[in-house]
Parts: sequence; structure tokens; C-alpha cells
Amino acid sequence: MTDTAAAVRRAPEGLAFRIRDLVVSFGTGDGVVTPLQGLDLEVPRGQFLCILGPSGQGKSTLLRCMTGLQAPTSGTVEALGAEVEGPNASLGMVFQQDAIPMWLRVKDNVSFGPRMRGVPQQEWAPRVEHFIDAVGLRGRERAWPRQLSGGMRKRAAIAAVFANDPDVLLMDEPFGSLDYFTRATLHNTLLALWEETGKTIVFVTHDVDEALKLADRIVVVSNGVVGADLPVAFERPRTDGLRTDPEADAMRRYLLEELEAKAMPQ
Ligand SMILES: Nc1ncnc2c1ncn2[C@@H]1O[C@H](COP(=O)(O)OP(=O)(O)OP(=O)(O)O)[C@@H](O)[C@H]1O
Repeated sequence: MTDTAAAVRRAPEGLAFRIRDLVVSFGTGDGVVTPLQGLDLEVPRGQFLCILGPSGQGKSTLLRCMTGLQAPTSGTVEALGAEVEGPNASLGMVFQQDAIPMWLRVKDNVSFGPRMRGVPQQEWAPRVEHFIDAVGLRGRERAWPRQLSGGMRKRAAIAAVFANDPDVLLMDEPFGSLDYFTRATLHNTLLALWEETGKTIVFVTHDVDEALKLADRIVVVSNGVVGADLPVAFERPRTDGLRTDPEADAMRRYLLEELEAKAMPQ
């Protein structure tokens, strides 16, 4: 696809998310923790947004609010123009853990979402075949998850979330447990599917280089608010050359300093 075609296809038509003054508090045995303290964030449709942040400062809580798994204490979270009131099929999720049912073969896993939603088979079947191919699992359709490597199980999870055709994908450190090379190939698979489908992706990571490779935009969440908000304009596809690019290096240093400055003592 040419840059122009991609830009036209991904031209934002409104917002995927509008988050206003989001506060989340939890009561614990030791008192109250408030990981989100009045956070504002807008995410245009089609954007690949990476959320970075020091440990324990609210990234997962924010993502859970965006998927409807966590209710705000106050403030509002709107997805696709409507207030998020609970999980729904337009908000697809991928977590760090292998969140695929181990009792279903690969193909049954990939088709699980649309089958559960009662989508007619003639509608889901071609999508399922397409995404099995797109993630490189052709030939393993009848395998059980336990017969696959961690990277392949992640491929099945990605095919499953795309086959369910959500408008938005929310991913919480999805590749955190994988080795460097497996992650690198999964980055390319995910980017190819994002280019193809134009879906909005919100991706939480600890890893600055992962964010620089993937994102259109990086926000740093610290002390319960958006502490830094940077556009990432490096040309795609982003290759290993990004590691030695002076601009990328400047951004990497800035982000690492930002994370270090805001990290809480562990
Ligand atoms: N259900 C809960 N009950 C009580 N405290 C919680 C709950 N969920 C999160 N917290 C607390 O809220 C804070 C933020 O947690 P959160 O998981 O959102 O941080 P994070 O930035 O994603 O961290 P990490 O990068 O380490 O995964 C932490 O202090 C955590 O212990």
C-alpha cells in the first residue's frame, strides 16, 4: 500500500476514545490508592497509540477502563461516541497471558468470538481463514494450544481478536513474555494487520523501543495523568535502522528520562 493510500484509509473520522477527568480509586487494607487522578485523553480513530509508564502508575487500570472492565470512580470514558458501560464486541482485548481457551483447537479459537455472537458462518468463515493465513498459522488449524509455542499461541490470539472484527484493539503488554526475535516478528504481523484493517490500536508497554517501532503516538502515564504526549513520525516500515537513528535516539533518551524521573521506589 502506498503512503498516500494508507493516509487516506486511516484518516481519522472522529474519535475512538474521549476520556475526561478520569479518576479511579481502590480501597485496600492499607487505605485508598488512586492510580488515575483526573486523566484526560483523546484517541483518534485509526491511530496506533502506545501507552508507556513507570510500573504501578495506572496503565493497566486505564486500559481496563477503556475496555469497560473497570468502572471509573469519577469522570467519563467514551468509546466510538458512546459511554463505555462494560465490555462489548467493538472493543477487542489481548493480554500478556495466553488468553486463548486451551480446550479449543486453533481454528475453533479463531472463530470463537463470531460464533459466540451468533454471526452467520458464511460471514465469519472467510474472515477466519484470512486471519489464520495472515498470522502464519496455516497448517496448524487443528493443533491444540498446548502443542504450540508461546509465540504461536499469541498469533492465534491476534487472529482471534481480528476475526471478531472489533473497531478498537486494546493490548496490555501482549508480547511481554516473549523473546526478542519472536516479539520482532509479531510486531511485523501486528503492523501488517493494522495497515490492512485500519483499526485503532491502544497498546500498553514498558518497552520504549517497542513503542518507537509500533506507535503513531506515545503517551506516558505517570502520577495518574498523561505526563508526556509525543507524535512518532518515523517512516514506516521501521527497520532495525531506527536503533541508530539520531532522532529516534533523542526520543528514546527523553522517554527513558521521563520514565526514570517518575518511577516510584520499588
Ligand atoms: N483491583 C485493585 N484493587 C486494589 N488496588 C489496585 C487494583 N488494581 C490496581 N490497583 C493498584 O493501582 C495501582 C496501579 O496499578 P496498574 O496495574 O494500573 O499499574 P500499571 O502502571 O499497569 O503497572 P505495571 O506496569 O506494573 O503493570 C497499583 O498500585 C495497583 O496495586
